[in-house]
Amino acid sequence: MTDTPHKMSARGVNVFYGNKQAVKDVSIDIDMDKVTAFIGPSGCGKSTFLRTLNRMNDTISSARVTGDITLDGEDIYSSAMDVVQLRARVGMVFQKPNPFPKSIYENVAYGPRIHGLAPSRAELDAIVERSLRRAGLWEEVKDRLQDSGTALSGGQQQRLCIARAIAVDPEVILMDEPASALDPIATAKIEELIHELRGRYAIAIVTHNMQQAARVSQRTAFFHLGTLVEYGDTDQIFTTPHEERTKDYITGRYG
Ligand SMILES: Nc1ncnc2c1ncn2[C@@H]1O[C@H](COP(=O)(O)OP(=O)(O)OP(=O)(O)O)[C@@H](O)[C@H]1O
Repeated sequence: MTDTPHKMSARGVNVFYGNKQAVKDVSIDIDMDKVTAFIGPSGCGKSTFLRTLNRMNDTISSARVTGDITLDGEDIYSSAMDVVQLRARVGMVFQKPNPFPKSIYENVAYGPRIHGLAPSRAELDAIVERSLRRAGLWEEVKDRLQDSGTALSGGQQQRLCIARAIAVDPEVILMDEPASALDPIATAKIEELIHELRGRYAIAIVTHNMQQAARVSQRTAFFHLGTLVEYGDTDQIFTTPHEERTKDYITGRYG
């Protein structure tokens, strides 16, 4: 491990839905310039844990989070934390592409406008173009920015959602199975994009697909029954896992 401070750190995090505990005592660090993959069988708490990192669980009334999570050393659950700002700094892309029913341009421009990032129309145009370029979508949409975002293909919609997250200048991007609703070609594009985005952001991705975790991530966290069983360099997790349960999962013994 290096001395570089972690972008995000979770310590002893528990999540409950009512009386049921979905995440148990999870501690993990999320670093810049790295993709961290969360893998594990269905229902093991990957998505629930991912959502603690930008307080998305606040929107679920039965959900309760305990433990500590910091962003640049700052407690994200403190009452002083502005949740709207937090979700701009820690953006999120969901399994099902969910563009607003507005134009392609507006999908990307909305966030920078409400966060006051673009004082002039020219600056807003520049943010929209830059975000769409970074999301690998500009060439496909530059002549139809006023078309509806929902008229794009599924893969294009997902890249539009990534452009929307990028537009507000996040530091961390959370992705919850971002390619699982897409065909193999659209999936390959998203994986390439994750690879390109890695240099600018800390990225955490939930995936069901172990080959995808191996392809896109540098760190892998294996969850089972709400606990973090093992966390380490992706190569190590996939070649020489320390824990029997990790080995059983990656060799397909259960899942
Ligand atoms: N909104 C909710 N209310 C109540 N229980 C929930 C809610 N969301 C998830 N759970 C429960 O919490 C546990 C963990 O679910 P979670 O979706 O985090 O797992 P996961 O590993 O992401 O699963 P999958 O890979 O199937 O998406 C499961 O038992 C699930 O039923």
